[in-house]
Amino acid sequence: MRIKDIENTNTGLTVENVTKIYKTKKGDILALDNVSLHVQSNEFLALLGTSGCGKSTLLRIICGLEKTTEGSIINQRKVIAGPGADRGMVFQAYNLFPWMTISENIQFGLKQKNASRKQAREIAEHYAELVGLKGFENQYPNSLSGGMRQRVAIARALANDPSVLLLDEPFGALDMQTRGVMQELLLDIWQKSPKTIIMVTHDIDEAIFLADRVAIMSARPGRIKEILDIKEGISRPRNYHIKTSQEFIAYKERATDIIREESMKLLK
Ligand SMILES: Nc1ncnc2c1ncn2[C@@H]1O[C@H](COP(=O)(O)OP(=O)(O)OP(=O)(O)O)[C@@H](O)[C@H]1O
Repeated sequence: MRIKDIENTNTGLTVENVTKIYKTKKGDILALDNVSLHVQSNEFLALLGTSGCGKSTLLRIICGLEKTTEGSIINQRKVIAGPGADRGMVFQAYNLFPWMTISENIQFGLKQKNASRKQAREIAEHYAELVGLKGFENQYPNSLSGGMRQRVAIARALANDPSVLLLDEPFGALDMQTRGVMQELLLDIWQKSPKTIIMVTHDIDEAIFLADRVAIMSARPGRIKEILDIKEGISRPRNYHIKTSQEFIAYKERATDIIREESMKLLK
């Protein structure tokens, strides 16, 4: 499909023939090789792949933090040219401002959008409550646990009301139990406040548990190797019990096989 057709006919987000070459002193690195992908409005897509396959590069390109060498990103019928309020990103490192309170952190993007003080405070209160941090608004990040900090980062991204939420290993620094709780919280937030979500993770269980579809990338140079349609086999709402269901295990086997096959290529 041509970009013009996508702009005219599709909502959601389209990655159109994206290639990324990093120019380094040691030569060119082909990070992404002609990646195409369409994510529907309010769909939850997880990106899995071996280390270095280009997952973060793709996410950063979608966010507008990185330019494509070839190809385009189209969000809601507009070709993106750089970062924008239509896309919010959450990184593994919380990236909170330590000198600002939780409420001020959540309000950060809103002030840049010229929201009034009152509006910004009310929006921050709403999102603090949504992520379970009501009552913590006046505390500072260093008084919070890792899970709580990441909830602030999610609230800050959501407060701008982006159509697309980009999550780069958001729970990667958390312990297993906190991670499980955060996964359920994220599903709850997404159900209450639907958004297109694209989430990079190394965790196969996390990807299958959360996503409608899981896109698995090949070893570098990154291409889309296979897309697993999880919502076909696992209905919503989901709770952690599904992680031991036969359907879940079948998806996990398939994803593990593909990733193992790709990881073996790195050894050759
Ligand atoms: N700024 C950069 N300059 C040069 N090379 C880069 C740059 N960023 C990434 N790369 C290279 O591009 C390739 C893809 O990197 P990327 O971080 O996107 O992979 P990834 O799948 O997110 O990896 P991981 O799972 O380990 O985080 C890697 O070979 C990496 O070394």
